[in-house]
Amino acid sequence: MNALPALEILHVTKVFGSTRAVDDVTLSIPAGQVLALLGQNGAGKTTLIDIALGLQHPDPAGGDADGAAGTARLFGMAPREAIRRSLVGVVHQTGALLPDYTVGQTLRVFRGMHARPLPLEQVVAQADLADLVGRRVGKLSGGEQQRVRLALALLPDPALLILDEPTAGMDALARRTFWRLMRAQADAGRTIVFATHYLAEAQDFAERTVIVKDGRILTDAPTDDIRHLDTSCSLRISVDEDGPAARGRTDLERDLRALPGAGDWLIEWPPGAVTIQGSGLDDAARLLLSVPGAHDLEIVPSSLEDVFAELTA
Ligand SMILES: Nc1ncnc2c1ncn2[C@@H]1O[C@H](COP(=O)(O)OP(=O)(O)OP(=O)(O)O)[C@@H](O)[C@H]1O
Repeated sequence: MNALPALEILHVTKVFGSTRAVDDVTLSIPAGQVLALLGQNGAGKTTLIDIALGLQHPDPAGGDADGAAGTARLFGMAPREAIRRSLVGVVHQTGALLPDYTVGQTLRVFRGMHARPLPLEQVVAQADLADLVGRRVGKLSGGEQQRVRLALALLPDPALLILDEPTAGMDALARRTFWRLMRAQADAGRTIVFATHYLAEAQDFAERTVIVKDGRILTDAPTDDIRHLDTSCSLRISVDEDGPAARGRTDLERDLRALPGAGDWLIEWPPGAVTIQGSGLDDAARLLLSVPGAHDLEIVPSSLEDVFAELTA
């Protein structure tokens, strides 16, 4: 079974009125991978997840009723079949919990719906709910309720966990707790696919990040490659308009261009300054500071937010 992708989406499109929520997306996720679907609100993450789960159906190709619709497969099966076989656990952002039930009652009710559920104590431990078993679900914090949803998703002992913005609305501590629990699930070998609009969550947790915008995949790369972009900086140094740095601009630019890595830099000369964008700018900073008439050096690292904004601009 492991040779088959845990999740495979082929040429899936979903249009709502004039909105192309998902636009010809193809994505294959091998078993055991931890993947973040990263995108801003409305990017199409939930629609994509709903299609992967068989909760929505892809449109026929070209909007033509006879055109072949794209397909979604989980472990090579139709989504509903994979769910029926307890291969998939899902954590939605919000949704059906029974507020008057205690955590223990909730888990017992849902446990009864699965053919071969995990022991109750095991999911209680995996979702860190031991202190909350007797508490009414409606009285729990948002972060605690998400841990109940996680426990419910773990009950069938699924090979694949799909989470749609699982930490939305949680404070930093609750978020940290949640991802600590998820780390254990990843280490146990489960395939994990989660939607998020927090870059840090993708960065900290996912080995692969798929950035979605306007229903399309903008980037699909190992998270380390996306993180690598983060090492780029922007450097700005003021130069006196009539000073030697400005007058010797041609020589200075030639010297800058001769530095290692300069081939990838964007060097500009706005009035009264030199700016450089790129990575490995230490040598450039040293060179510029040695030029008479150049002063007030600023180096601003681009954050992942900047990288994301750049990629989705
Ligand atoms: N049932 C629907 N009817 C009409 N439009 C819809 C429907 N579902 C989604 N959309 C639209 O499709 C687009 C993608 O929505 P989707 O919920 O998939 O995005 P998302 O990335 O999950 O966003 P969020 O982070 O806000 O949950 C949005 O423009 C949304 O308004």
